[in-house]
Amino acid sequence: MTVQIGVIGCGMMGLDHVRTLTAAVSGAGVAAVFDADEERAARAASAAGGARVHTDPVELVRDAGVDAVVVASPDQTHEEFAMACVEAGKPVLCEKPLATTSEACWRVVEAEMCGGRRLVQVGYMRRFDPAYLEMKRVFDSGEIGDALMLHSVHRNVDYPPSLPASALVTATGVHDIDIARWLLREEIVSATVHTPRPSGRVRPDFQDPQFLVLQTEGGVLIDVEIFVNAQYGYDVRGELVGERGSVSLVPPAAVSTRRAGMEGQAVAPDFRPRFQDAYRAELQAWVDACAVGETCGASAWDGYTSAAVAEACLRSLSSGRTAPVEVKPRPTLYTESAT
Ligand SMILES: NC(=O)C1=CN([C@@H]2O[C@H](COP(=O)(O)OP(=O)(O)OC[C@H]3O[C@@H](n4cnc5c(N)ncnc54)[C@H](O)[C@@H]3O)[C@@H](O)[C@H]2O)C=CC1
Ligand SMILES: O=C1[C@@H](O)[C@H](O)[C@@H](O)[C@H](O)[C@H]1O
Repeated sequence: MTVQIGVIGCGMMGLDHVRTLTAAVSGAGVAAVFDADEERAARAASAAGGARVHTDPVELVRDAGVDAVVVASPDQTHEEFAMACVEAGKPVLCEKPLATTSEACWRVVEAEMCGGRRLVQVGYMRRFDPAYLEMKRVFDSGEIGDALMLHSVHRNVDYPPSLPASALVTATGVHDIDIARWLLREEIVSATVHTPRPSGRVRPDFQDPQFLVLQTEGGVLIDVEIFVNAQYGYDVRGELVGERGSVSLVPPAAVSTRRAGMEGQAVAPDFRPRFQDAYRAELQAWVDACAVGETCGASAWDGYTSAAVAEACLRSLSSGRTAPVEVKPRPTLYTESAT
């Protein structure tokens, strides 16, 4: 069976997903696209080898020839499109974050509960990254003992000026929050945000870098450096420290070059090359799950919980104090979190 996919939002990520689905994912076809910008929609339709171009996103969701939907439009549109998919009973791979507030994420959770089945996967692709999967395998094997600390570094070259200051946490740090919950299988209960002197490149209301200190229910401490104007490259690092050892991500470059008295490895310019294997694996796993009526990856509950942790970070940033994470009890629909 070929899963026929509709893609809403055909900018950088949407087009990347269309290309990956078309060229590198088996059992999938991109049947329809929509973008608020007609030229982008047309470019994506052509990259898919001739997909239908819709002029209304809800029409795309209801298209009888669309089995499942990828949402890669701006963050503030995710709730509306994810809800439309749930209401239509169609699986949706919604780019992170699930919505811009935990309240909005909860509405998606409620809609799924109302329908009695999980249809939403959130695009937390690190869960499919070979390096993070290996880190999890080592930790789960017990080799390094119980977790004590998790160090995370998340640096971007620069940041779209259109994004609000809160996006450092809600759009960037959420990846580190999600991967910490997934690796440790523990919930985060409090957040404290520290801020060094801001980078000279940022506007006055924009605190960059930020340093998050998160504590889990079991007492593990997680530190996350978010620095989105690091200029030199896209750099994601991680080290999980256990009682008997530690496991770290290593730079993913295939080669090291020696030249002019120096030795070094290239640093990716952005997330697409760094996580290309993860995006492909995420899309393949989602298509395979759609084909058999299942879900995988980060659920709507995971989307809600990571948004709640991000909000605790924002409260700490404005109060200067530790903020508790406020979450509702986990509904039974989500007692078994997938992959
Ligand atoms: N998982 C990951 O690593 C990444 C995820 N993202 C997420 O993917 C989403 C898209 O980000 P980018 O591709 O970087 O942004 P982008 O700005 O390049 O693309 C967004 C596209 O959505 C279109 N659009 C705007 N309003 C729309 C609407 N109401 N309905 C349909 N289309 C609309 C725009 O015309 C544009 O083509 C965001 O939610 C972002 O947080 C982005 C980068 C990496
Ligand atoms: O999701 C992503 C972007 O939206 C975000 O802006 C980047 O900071 C992340 O590294 C990337 O994975």
